[in-house]
Amino acid sequence: MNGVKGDGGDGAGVVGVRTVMGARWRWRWVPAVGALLVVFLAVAVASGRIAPGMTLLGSTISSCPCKGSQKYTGIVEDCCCDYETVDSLNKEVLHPILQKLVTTPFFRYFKVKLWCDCPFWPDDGMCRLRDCSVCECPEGEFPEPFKKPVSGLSADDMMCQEGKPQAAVDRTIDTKVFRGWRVVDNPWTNDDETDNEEMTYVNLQLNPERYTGYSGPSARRIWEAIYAENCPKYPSGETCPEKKVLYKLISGLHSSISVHIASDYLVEEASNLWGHNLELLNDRVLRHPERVRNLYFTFLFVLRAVTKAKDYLEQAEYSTGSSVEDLRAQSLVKELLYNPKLQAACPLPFDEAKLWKGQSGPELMHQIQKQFRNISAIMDCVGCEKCRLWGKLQVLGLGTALKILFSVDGQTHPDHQLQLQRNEVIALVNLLNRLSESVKFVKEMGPSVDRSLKMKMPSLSIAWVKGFLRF
Ligand SMILES: Cc1cc2nc3c(=O)[nH]c(=O)nc-3n(C[C@H](O)[C@H](O)[C@H](O)COP(=O)(O)OP(=O)(O)OC[C@H]3O[C@@H](n4cnc5c(N)ncnc54)[C@H](O)[C@@H]3O)c2cc1C
Repeated sequence: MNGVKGDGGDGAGVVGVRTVMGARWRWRWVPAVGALLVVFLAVAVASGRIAPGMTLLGSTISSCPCKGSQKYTGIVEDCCCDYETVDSLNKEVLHPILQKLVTTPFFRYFKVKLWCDCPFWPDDGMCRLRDCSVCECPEGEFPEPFKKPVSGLSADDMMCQEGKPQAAVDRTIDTKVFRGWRVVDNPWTNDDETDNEEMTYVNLQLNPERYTGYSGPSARRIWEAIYAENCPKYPSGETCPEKKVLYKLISGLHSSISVHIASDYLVEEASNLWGHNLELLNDRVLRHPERVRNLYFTFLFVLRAVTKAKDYLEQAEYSTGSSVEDLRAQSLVKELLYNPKLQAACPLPFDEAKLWKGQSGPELMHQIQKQFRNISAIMDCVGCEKCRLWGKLQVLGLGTALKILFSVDGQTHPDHQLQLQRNEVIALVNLLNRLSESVKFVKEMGPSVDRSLKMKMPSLSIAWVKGFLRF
């Protein structure tokens, strides 16, 4: 996730600043560039272009690790591993494996109904995809890749996206053969996964979760509906862990979405320059320690679900018609599930056996299941196609984790065999990868944001860095 990106939306043209500056050019001009940078900084500070305390900072310039700035220590609340262990396991084991796993054909194609079928407020102006009535984007607003003909998609379909081009889903897909997995009901989610003509396969690698420009009343309404009606924040002092779980999972997911917006942000629309927005990272996540804690909680919760479903995931068929790639997917899954470092350092990331013990357990489970199904249904109201794609995937991933941890229990229901759908497995692993990316980004960027705030030092925005490179 590091580096400044200047691509057209498909992630294929990632160009680091270092690549932009050719090696010979760089060495020959180093002294001159250094001197210019100093002058430029002085002028910019003096002219107020960089305000003291501004926290937006180019990642390529940022952060030496800052000793003593680790704010998060000790056991992650309600989990069984500490922050330091999570960070090091994530960096050394989980993140590298997951990054490879999600590029395999099995894990990169997600089946989804992208139509905006909002059951709650069908009058929402953002949500009129089905009849393609919102086709008002001016021609010039679309980047080149969206204008290219894409097989199986009419020009009308391509133009029929709400709002900004970066919010549109690229539907390009190679022809792949999928072996049918079972369609089984998930009591935690609302989606009907049965194949029909409304279902599309989306290549997730072509549609990274990133800034889309989706905001304002529509986005606010979704988050409000989720929090206010379906998982109200528990009062402080709440001791019932079950009541906390749902709120913390949603809040952790919300943090992760915000982290991805901040890490892959459209810094300059005119030139399609993408980079980090650390000011946004700080405002939405870092300066709310509870949101960071909830991110770690959600990560460990989902990790526990993946490791609990170990037998199932090991035996599953990762079949897409490409035997080499399918074997690679299977071996990466095993690498993840049986990693000795993970097993030694964090054998039980979250202990689900402690929950639902009281008399009201079954009733509470029923109530929370209903709330989560509602959240799953609300995803159909998200008024930006790409946000809806990732919202649906990640809520399905959370629903799958809940199903693994709470709906099937080898001890209390020995005859309940775990059954997962292919799409659930894809969602679960991609969610874990998203959370792993967020934890890594927060860990890596936190110290430099902290330092910049503490020292009230002027810092550089990526847009500013680009301006300098052009200078
Ligand atoms: C399902 C979904 C997916 C989205 N995906 C994308 C995307 O891929 N790209 C994109 O650019 N935009 C996406 N958005 C929009 C994005 O999440 C924000 O809503 C938008 O950027 C506006 O942000 P905001 O500053 O108004 O705060 P929001 O993030 O909208 O937050 C609204 C309120 O929720 C509370 N809140 C915020 N974070 C947390 C947290 N972690 N825990 C608890 N409470 C919190 C705060 O009170 C805040 O004011 C998505 C929205 C939804 C609903």
